[in-house]
Amino acid sequence: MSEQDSNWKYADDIVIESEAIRRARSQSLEFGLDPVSPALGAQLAVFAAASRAANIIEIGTGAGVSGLWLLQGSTSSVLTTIDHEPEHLAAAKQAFADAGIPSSRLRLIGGPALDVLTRMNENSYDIVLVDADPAQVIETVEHALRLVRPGGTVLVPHALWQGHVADPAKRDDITTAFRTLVEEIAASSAVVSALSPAGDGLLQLTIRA
Ligand SMILES: C[S@@+](CC[C@H](N)C(=O)[O-])C[C@H]1O[C@@H](n2cnc3c(N)ncnc32)[C@H](O)[C@@H]1O
Repeated sequence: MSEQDSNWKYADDIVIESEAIRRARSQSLEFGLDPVSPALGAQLAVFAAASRAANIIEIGTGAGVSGLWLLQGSTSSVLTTIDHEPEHLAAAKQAFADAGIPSSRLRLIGGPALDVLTRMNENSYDIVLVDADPAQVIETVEHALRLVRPGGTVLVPHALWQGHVADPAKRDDITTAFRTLVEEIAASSAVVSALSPAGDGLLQLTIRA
């Protein structure tokens, strides 16, 4: 194992996930989803805690792993979460109930992200997590930039897309979309941004207030 791989394994291994998150993670894997890694989940919780996030929107609920980490980070936050698969939303709903999250802290919305997002209020969210259809990542981040408040943060897991983004020989549509996004954000003066190699990559951008 390379030094980098052993660092990432260690960073994942030291995270202690709650029983509810562990159950949601195994349900995600049964669905064939790719939930945020433990280290990346812990990082989401830090973002939520550090910003004292009150309103969070998550695009791509899955079985609830990332949502649980965000809710754990900021215990006064309300999570709006969107997914087009009723089975995933039902599993996440169960995971939130298992974790004892009151329904007043949750808004679960079913439907295609790009349709649902057009109905959401702009400048309203402290954190927007983009983790739905990778083929639509650019359009989804455009919506996220509209929804997040000045000073708020947009987070994009899987931004290195299985290591393909860093490999110039990989030019498939999804890799190209992530690469374009990462490079445009790095060059933008409207945001403060960073690309962390945590998990499968976490693109972080805060809108200048
Ligand atoms: C990678 S999984 C999300 C994992 C989750 N964020 C976590 O870490 O636990 C992606 C999710 O996005 C949903 N999804 C994919 N395309 C979508 C779309 N166009 N609209 C809404 N949801 C979508 C899938 O059903 C799936 O549950």
